[in-house]
Amino acid sequence: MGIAHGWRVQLLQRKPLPQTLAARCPTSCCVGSTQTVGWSPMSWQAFPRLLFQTVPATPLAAAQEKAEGATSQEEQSPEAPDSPSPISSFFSGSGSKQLPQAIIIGVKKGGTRALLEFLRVHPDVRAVGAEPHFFDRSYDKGLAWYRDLMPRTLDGQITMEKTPSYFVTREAPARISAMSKDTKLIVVVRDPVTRAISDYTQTLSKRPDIPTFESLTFKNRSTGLIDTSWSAIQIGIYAKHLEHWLRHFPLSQMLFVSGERLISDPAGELGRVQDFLGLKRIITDKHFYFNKTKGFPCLKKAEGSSKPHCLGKTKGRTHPDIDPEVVRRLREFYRPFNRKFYQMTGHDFGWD
Ligand SMILES: Nc1ncnc2c1ncn2[C@@H]1O[C@H](COP(=O)(O)OS(=O)(=O)O)[C@@H](OP(=O)(O)O)[C@H]1O
Repeated sequence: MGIAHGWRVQLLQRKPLPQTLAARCPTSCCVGSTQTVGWSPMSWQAFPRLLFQTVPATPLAAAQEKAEGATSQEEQSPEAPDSPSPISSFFSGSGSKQLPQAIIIGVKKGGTRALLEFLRVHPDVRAVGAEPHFFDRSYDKGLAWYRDLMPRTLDGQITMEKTPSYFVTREAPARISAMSKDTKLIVVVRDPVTRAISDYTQTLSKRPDIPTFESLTFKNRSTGLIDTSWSAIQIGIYAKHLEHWLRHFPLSQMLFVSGERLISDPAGELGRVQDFLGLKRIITDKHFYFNKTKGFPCLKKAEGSSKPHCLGKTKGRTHPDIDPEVVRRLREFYRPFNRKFYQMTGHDFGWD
């Protein structure tokens, strides 16, 4: 821990002065500038126990939730440090703690850690490392508690956090809007089928004895009925979750980042994110290299360091092979929801 503290002190002292924030980006920098046009392809009642339940709906779902520790929580890893220590806060001296002006609200396993770690390279971004889970689990602790988790910022710096479970938390949109209706929201989305397998892979790594992905996917395998109460499946119904956010925020205040492009073209996606946040485009392709061993883009220099940095071993896991017929059935299941999501956001993510 002593080393970590020393590192952070050095980091804070080396932080350059903030850049002047560019003017707020125009709507066109966000994916999809068109508002939702009336959509009612099916009643959501058609999906019993589909969303936002807090009680596991099936023994299998319960098994997974139990394995995940009630609700999923990102494993702590070197790239997810805790909020600044009292020592670093003492040395950081200047600046003050602000409520976040921008939040990465989802989606779980979408690539949220990669996005936050890449953004932290920007001198005008300060972010809390660990997931605060304020708007889903700790709301009763109050905004003063939440603000105290944040790092200190100087004028012109943006405070950020990421908690991917907010995207599927029914109360989160109203709560974030009550904090500030100007909050900018970033959602990293990924092919829902791959996302579900990634989610399952994480649970499997903690509980190797859980049932197979194939058996968890179906309520009844012979009829092919998908178990939409399984969180790994329901999180991927992005259109449904987005509906709730659009009741509280205009689409222009949301940015949808492609989890796939964050891997294939991290600088391109970071360009869009910097525009959206009104930041000067400082993070460019010069900041990244492709690490063949990791199989992912990594930072040439992490924040406050001169060394190359890849995300930890819990990011970029090898997924188990899934029965292609089950994958096909899942693709079929998600297709209408994906199409609706493309329509709502004005962007085709190319998952179908
Ligand atoms: N650069 C880089 N390095 C490593 N991993 C990367 C990167 N960019 C995106 N990803 C993908 O991020 C996936 C994990 O997503 P999250 O960070 O959102 O997961 S979590 O919800 O916070 O647990 C993770 O999912 P898995 O591959 O299933 O492990 C990765 O595919």
